[in-house]
Amino acid sequence: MTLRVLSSGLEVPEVVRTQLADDDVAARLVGKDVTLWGPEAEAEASVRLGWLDLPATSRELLARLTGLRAELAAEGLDRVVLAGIGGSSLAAGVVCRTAGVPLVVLDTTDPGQVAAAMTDLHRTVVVVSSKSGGTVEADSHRRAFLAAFAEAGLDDTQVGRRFVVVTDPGSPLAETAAAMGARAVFLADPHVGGRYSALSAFGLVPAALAGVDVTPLLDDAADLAEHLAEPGNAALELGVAIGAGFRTGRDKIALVDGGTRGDGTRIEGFGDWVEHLVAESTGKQGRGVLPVVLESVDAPGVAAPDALLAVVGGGPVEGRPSVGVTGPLGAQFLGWEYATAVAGRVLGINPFDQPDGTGSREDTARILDGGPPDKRPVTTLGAVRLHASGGVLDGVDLSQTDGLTLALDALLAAVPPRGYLAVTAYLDRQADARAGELRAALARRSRHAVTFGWGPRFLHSTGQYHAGGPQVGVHLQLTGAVAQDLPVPDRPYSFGTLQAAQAAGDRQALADRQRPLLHLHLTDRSAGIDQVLRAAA
Ligand SMILES: O=P(O)(O)OC[C@H]1O[C@H](O)[C@H](O)[C@@H](O)[C@@H]1O
Repeated sequence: MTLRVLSSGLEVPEVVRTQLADDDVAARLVGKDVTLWGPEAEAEASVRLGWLDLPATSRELLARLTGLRAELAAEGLDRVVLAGIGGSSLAAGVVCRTAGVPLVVLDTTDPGQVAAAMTDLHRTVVVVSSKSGGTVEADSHRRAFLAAFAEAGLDDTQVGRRFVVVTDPGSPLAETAAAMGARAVFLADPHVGGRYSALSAFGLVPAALAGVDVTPLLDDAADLAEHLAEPGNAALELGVAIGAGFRTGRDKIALVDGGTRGDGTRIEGFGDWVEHLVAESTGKQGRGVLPVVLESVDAPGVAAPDALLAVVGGGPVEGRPSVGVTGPLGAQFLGWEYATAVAGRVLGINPFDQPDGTGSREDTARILDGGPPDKRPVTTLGAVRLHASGGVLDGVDLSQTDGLTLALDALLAAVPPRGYLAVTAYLDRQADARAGELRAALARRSRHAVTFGWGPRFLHSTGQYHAGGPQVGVHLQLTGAVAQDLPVPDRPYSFGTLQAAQAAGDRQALADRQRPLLHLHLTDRSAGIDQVLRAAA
C-alpha cells in the first residue's frame, strides 16, 4: 500500500495544475532543481533537499540501530527519554505512538514535567537530539540528566554511556558528546532541515532504540519515492490541494486523524508533526497556510469556510472541500514533505527557511539576563491573573461575575475576518493536560480558526507562522505558578525561570508586532484551568 490522496469538493484553479505540469515540477523536484522557489531561495534550497534521498540513504543506519538496541537491552536499559524539540522529536513521537511503543518525549521546560521524566534512572537511556546542537531546551535536559545520573551514583564513564546523541556534523553538541563520552553519536545529513528530517537519524534513532522496527518506514517511503517524478503522483496532488486551497481563500488546513485504531490505518499524533512542517515552511512574508489540528472529524472548526479539511488515514468528507490522505506512515512523512515543497512553489515562498522563528528566542535570552518586565495585571479573578496588550480589554467591565467570559469574548471579537486565535499554554502537558480542552471550547464560541499549542514546543513550530504569517492572529497565552522548581545545572537559571522567560519573550515578540494578546497567569494551576474552562464553556 502506498500513499493515496482523494479529494472532494475542491476548487482547483486550472492554472495551478497546468503551471505545475508545464513547469515539470514533479520531475524537477526529484532532480533537486534548486531554482524551483525563485532566485532568493536558491542558496538555501541547495543545502536543503537531502530529504529526497533518505528512503535509500537512511538504510545504512539500520544495522547499527539493531546492534545498539541489543546492547542497551543486554544492560537492562529499556526506557528511552528523548530530549529534543520541534523537528528533533516530533517525528519519533509519532512513530512510537503509532506503534504503541513507549518513548518519553521531553520537549518542554515545565519543571514538573521535566522532573516527572527523571524517574526509573536505573533503566534509562537519554537520546539528546538537536540538529544545530545549540537549542536551549535539549541542552538543559542533557544537563539535568547528567546531574541526576551522577547523583544516582554513576561514575563519569557510566554516565556518558547513558547518552546517545543525534546531531549534525561539527555542531557544538557533537563536541560535547565526545567530551562526555556518549555511548553513540549519530551524525545526520546536514542537507536535511529539521522539519524534513522524519526519515533521517532524527526520526529513526529514538524510535528504533525504543523498540520500533523502523525498516518498514523506509520501505514504504521508498515505494512512494519511485513515483515522485511522475506527473499527477499522489504527493503532488496533495501539494496541489494545499496550494489550490490557498489560492481560493482556504489558507488554513484543518488536520484530523481519520484512521481506525487496530486496523493499521491510525497514525497517532501526525497532526502535530504536519503542523510543524506546514507552519514553518509556509508562514512567512505575511502569508502562509495555518495548520489547525482538530480533535476529530466532528470537532468545532471542521467546517470553517476558510479551511481545507485534511483527513489523515481516512477518506475525504463528501460535500465538504476536503482531502483524504491514506497510506503507511513512512509514505505519509515523505508525501507531506514533498507536498509542502510543492505548495511552497504555488505560494511563492521559500519552504526551507524560518526567517522569523528567532525573535522570541532573542527576547527570551534578554529576559534571562535582565529579568522579566514588571507588568501589573489588569485584574485578578479567582486563580487567574489577567494581563492584556494590543487593546484587547479596553472598555471591558471585568468586575462582572462573568468577567473571565467577557475577557475571552473580547479576545474572540478581536479576531479579524479570516483570522485566527492561537491558544498557547506554557504548562505541564501531562499534569495540566485539561488545558488542551480550551481549543474546542473556544472554537465553539467563534467562527474563526482556533489553534492550540504547548509552549515552548510551538515556538519551534507554529511560532514561525505567528510571527511571519499574515497579520490576522490574536493570542491567548496561559502560564502557571510553579509548585516545585528544578535547577538547570551549571546555568544561572532554573527550568521555572527559563519557562517564564520563554513565555515573556513570546509575549514581547507578539507585542512588537502589534498582535492582540490576553495573558492568563494561573496562580493555582488546577483551579485556574477549571475556571478558564468554565468561562469558555
Ligand atoms: O534540532 P534543533 O537544532 O535543536 O532545532 C529544533 C527546532 O529549532 C528551531 O525552532 C527550528 O525552527 C525548528 O525547525 C527546529 O526543529
